[in-house]
Amino acid sequence: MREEDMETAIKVVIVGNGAVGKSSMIQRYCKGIFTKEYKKTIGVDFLERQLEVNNEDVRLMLWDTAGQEEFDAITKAYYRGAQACVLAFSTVDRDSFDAVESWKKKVEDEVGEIGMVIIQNKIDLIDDTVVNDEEAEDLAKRLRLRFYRTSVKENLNVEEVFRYLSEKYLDQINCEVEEPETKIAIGQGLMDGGGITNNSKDKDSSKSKNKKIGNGKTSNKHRFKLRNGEDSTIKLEPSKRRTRGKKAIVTAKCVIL
Ligand SMILES: Nc1nc2c(ncn2[C@@H]2O[C@H](COP(=O)(O)OP(=O)(O)OP(=O)(O)O)[C@@H](O)[C@H]2O)c(=O)[nH]1
Repeated sequence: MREEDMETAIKVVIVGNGAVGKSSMIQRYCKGIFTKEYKKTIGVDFLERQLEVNNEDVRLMLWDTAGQEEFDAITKAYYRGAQACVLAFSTVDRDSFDAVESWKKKVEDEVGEIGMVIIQNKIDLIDDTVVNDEEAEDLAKRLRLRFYRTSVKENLNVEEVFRYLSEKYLDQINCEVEEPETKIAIGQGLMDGGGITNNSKDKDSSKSKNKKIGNGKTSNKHRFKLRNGEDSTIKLEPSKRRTRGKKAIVTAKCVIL
């Protein structure tokens, strides 16, 4: 396989209570749209988008899981194979904030430690907030996760969340390539919680394809290796990496333990 054909595929799951804006965030990021109506996610949905990070082509597969507890049994199966995760809560929903840690645990119970971020969505409704800045930042510090305030409605910080997760994942695998036998801790300890880091509007016109998933089957063709695992859930594997003719360069701050 030619090196320029290589590409990194990253499975990202978005979790959090119902109505915090998970589906909206994925729609915004992959299709550039926002809709006001609330349509509860039943089970799981997914969309994908390509982007370039540090000269590498990355394909993000964004899995939108239902926030309602009644779907827990279904959605948990789809966490498997995830390499990154967005933990979402809403500025105007206290329960969703209180549930962040339990969402983290649910994901980690299935996939172990992966790159994660906490997002406080609906920051456009800050005047009606039920979560004060300090407690949100404290949570992020305590969980040692980066924290973004987003507004899917206003298209604020959405791009940044997914770029960060992609960079973090690439750092991780590049470190692993360089030091296969060495235990490595990757920038997990970023405690830069809080603050709207910038308010750039998303403008990438990357390709996206809608994929509706139900009962463990995809309804659409796609280029990733999806195979039925022994436990009859879909397993998603990163397929290949594309580096635009460059060797993977280790730029990460790898800490050798
Ligand atoms: N004001 C405001 N409303 C938002 C924002 N993001 C999403 N919403 C609205 O919040 C509601 C719920 O959004 P969804 O994206 O469906 O929420 P969800 O987390 O996917 O919900 P489940 O599918 O039940 O898990 C919708 O009416 C959206 O239009 C935002 O940033 N600001």
